[in-house]
Amino acid sequence: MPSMASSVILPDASFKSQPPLNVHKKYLDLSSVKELPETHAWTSSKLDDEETCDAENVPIIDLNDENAIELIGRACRTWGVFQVINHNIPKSLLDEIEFEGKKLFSLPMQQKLRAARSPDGVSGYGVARISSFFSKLMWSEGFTILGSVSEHARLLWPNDYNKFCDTIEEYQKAMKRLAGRLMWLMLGSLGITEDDDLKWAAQKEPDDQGGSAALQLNSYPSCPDPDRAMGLAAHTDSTILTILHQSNTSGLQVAREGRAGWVTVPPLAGALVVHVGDLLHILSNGLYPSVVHRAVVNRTRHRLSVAYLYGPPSSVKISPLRKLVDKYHPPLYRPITWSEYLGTKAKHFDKALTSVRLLCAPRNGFVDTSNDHTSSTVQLVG
Ligand SMILES: C=C1C[C@]23C[C@@]1(O)CC[C@H]2[C@@]12CCC[C@@](C)(C(=O)O1)[C@H]2[C@@H]3C(=O)O
Ligand SMILES: O=C(O)CCC(=O)C(=O)O
Ligand SMILES: [Fe+2]
Repeated sequence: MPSMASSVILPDASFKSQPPLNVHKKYLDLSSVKELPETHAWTSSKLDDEETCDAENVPIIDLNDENAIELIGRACRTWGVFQVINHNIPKSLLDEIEFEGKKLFSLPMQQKLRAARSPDGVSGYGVARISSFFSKLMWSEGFTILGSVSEHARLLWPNDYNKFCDTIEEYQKAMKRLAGRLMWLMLGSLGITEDDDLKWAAQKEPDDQGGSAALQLNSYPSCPDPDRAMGLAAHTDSTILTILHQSNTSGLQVAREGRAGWVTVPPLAGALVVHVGDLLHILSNGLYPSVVHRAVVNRTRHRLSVAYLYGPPSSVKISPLRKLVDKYHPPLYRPITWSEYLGTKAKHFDKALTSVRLLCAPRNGFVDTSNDHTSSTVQLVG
């Protein structure tokens, strides 16, 4: 039987300002479990619904390549994800954040729970927020940082939190710069320039980028039965873009737009993974799919990932960019702020994009929804 000695019952934390969907969740010390508990055993249909297929690789793009914009455009249209190299984030900073992440997750459970996410909060330690949509628990733990990190770090290490905070802050600053740069490359590949309708994003100074962001540290302990466990269930990110650093153990898998199967994104030393998020899908009027992805786990190796979830200032309305809309390409989504969208995601999860979708009616009464990852059908408009 699995050891349940260190499990603790705590209220679930959902997305901010949403009522908690599951009131109680088990916080199990996964690293001490010798056999997969039923609470974490996913049915095989959930895991193997499609065979994994690694025949094609997620594009790797050198940011110093003179064709970077075109390559990024192609990757965004066909995959919604790519890896970047020569991004100027020092390897030492990636190593440091990994070291600090491992230090955090290796703390005793009781200590981590001091910094548990509050029921209506975003920041802090906890199970995957999307857990409430699934009947089984995921084989992972997370730590979310929104804004200042010291409040929660102080709870973890009352006398010694400076090094952790300094590393997080340096990482946030470097990621903010890179996210702004990547966003403009991705928009540039759609023909959008700083003169177009994105005032909040106009890059005054590289360090003075208008967006906001959350940092998510994910830990996936080694698992006694990885084929029946799920690290992080399939989802899209509710962002403009996400920059993901994964440790040297594979686990990230992506679904390629319009194809069956999961493709593993191999960890490549020093490379960072970039996801198109739901808000970029909306801005691009459906041209760029937000990538559906998940994390699987490993029998012998612990895995860590660090996601920088980048979006607009929370109150800015996001809608399809004017330049991409005309009488043949009506806007597919209604305007929505990031905070409204997070609320929608918390309620509708994988149907969130569809729930924001406008059913514009061209003359024949049909709307092609094939760009929407949540639907591959043609809807008849009333
Ligand atoms: C800004 C955010 C995006 C996120 C929810 C959050 O408020 C903070 C954590 C983010 C994260 C990270 C893991 C996967 C995800 C789906 C989740 O449950 O929490 C994302 C959320 C998201 O992108 O919707
Ligand atoms: O761990 C991973 O590779 C995926 C993490 C992720 O999808 C997320 O934090 O949003
Ligand atoms: Fe994600």
